[in-house]
Amino acid sequence: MNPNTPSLYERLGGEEMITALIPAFYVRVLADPELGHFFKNTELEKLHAMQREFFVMATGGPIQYSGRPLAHTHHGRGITRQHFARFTGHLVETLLDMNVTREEADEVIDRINAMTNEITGASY
Ligand code: HEM
Repeated sequence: MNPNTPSLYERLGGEEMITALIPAFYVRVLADPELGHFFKNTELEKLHAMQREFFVMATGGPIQYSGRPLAHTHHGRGITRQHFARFTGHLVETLLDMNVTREEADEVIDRINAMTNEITGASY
C-alpha cells in the first residue's frame, strides 16, 4: 500500500469518531432480542473501553489493544454465525448513520469478518 494513503482509521475520522461509534453501536446490539442476553453479566464500561482500543487497532490507528485474546473472551458462549451476522449488521447501520461511506463501511466489515472463527469457534 502506498505509505501516503491514509489508514482506514484516519478516513473514518480517527479517535473522536471511534469514541462516538462504540456506545452508539452497543445501544443497537443490546436492544437486539437475539443478542442482548449475551451481555447481561458484562461490565459495559470495560467492554466499551476494550472494544474502542480494539477498533482503533483493527482499523490501523495508533493504539495497542490491551484486552484478552478474542477467542478466550468469546468461545464457549454459544455465539453462532447468525449472531455474528446480526452483530456486524448493527455495525454497518451504525457506521452509515454516522455518515461513513458504504465503501468504508464495507472495509470495516471485511476486517471484522476475518475474525469470525475467533468469535464463534470453528465448530459453530
Ligand atoms: C468481530 C466481532 C467482534 C469483536 C471484534 C469483538 C470484540 C470484543 C472485545 C475487544 C471484547 C472485550 C474483551 C475483554 O474484556 O478483554 C469483547 C467482549 C465481549 N464480546 Fe465481543 N466481539 C465481537 C463479536 C461478538 C459477538 C458476535 C458477540 C455476541 C453476540 C460478542 C459478545 C461479547 C461479550 C458477551 C463480551 C463480554 C465478555 C465479558 O463479560 O467479559 N462479541 N468483544
